[in-house]
Amino acid sequence: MSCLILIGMMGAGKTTVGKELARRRRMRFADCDQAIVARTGVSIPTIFELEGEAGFRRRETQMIDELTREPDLVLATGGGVVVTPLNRELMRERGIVIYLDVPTQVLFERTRHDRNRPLLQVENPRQRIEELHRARDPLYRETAHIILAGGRGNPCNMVRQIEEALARYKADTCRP
Ligand SMILES: Nc1ncnc2c1ncn2[C@@H]1O[C@H](COP(=O)(O)OP(=O)(O)OP(=O)(O)O)[C@@H](O)[C@H]1O
Ligand SMILES: O=C(O)C1=C[C@@H](O)[C@@H](O)[C@H](O)C1
Ligand SMILES: [Mg+2]
Repeated sequence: MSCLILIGMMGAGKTTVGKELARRRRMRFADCDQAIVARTGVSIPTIFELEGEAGFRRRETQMIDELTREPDLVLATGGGVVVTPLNRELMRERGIVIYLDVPTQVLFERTRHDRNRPLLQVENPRQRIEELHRARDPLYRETAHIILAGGRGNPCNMVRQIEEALARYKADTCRP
């Protein structure tokens, strides 16, 4: 089957839920952020320091392109994947794109103690999350085939909701 691609803000649960989804469906799993770290041998904050956000975005596009060439993959993307138009096009072409739409307050609670997200290392991370969420939400929506309210329920619960949504999506798209 084609790739299942999870998109959404930092802290939406793409990595956590994606791993469990892949395990349940016996598919391969990849995380774009982790693949970039593995390839470069340095952390994401270091890539931002050395190459700026633009450098990171170029690596992200290259990695999305490579990873989605093979089917049977659950792909957890980075939170900013949709800001690059080519990524949006590639993802829609090569997989079923699922947007985990999580309220800002929940995103803030989940990310507040994690230093690994350079865009949130600012004086007011809550406000930054709100700004990014507002700017990106329309892009997540235009890219996604499936949109799920992902704020409630533990990761296993989210996986169940994704599986139900996939079944509905497939039934709808197969109808003559
Ligand atoms: N459904 C959930 N319920 C409760 N906690 C969750 C849920 N999903 C994720 N978390 C927790 O929230 C934090 C962030 O999750 P995760 O790293 O999976 O987000 P992400 O969408 O991959 O973020 P990023 O875009 O920065 O990679 C983790 O500590 C994870 O354990
Ligand atoms: O929201 C973003 O722009 C980012 C999210 C993370 O997953 C990483 O891809 C990186 O920190 C940038
Ligand atoms: Mg992640």
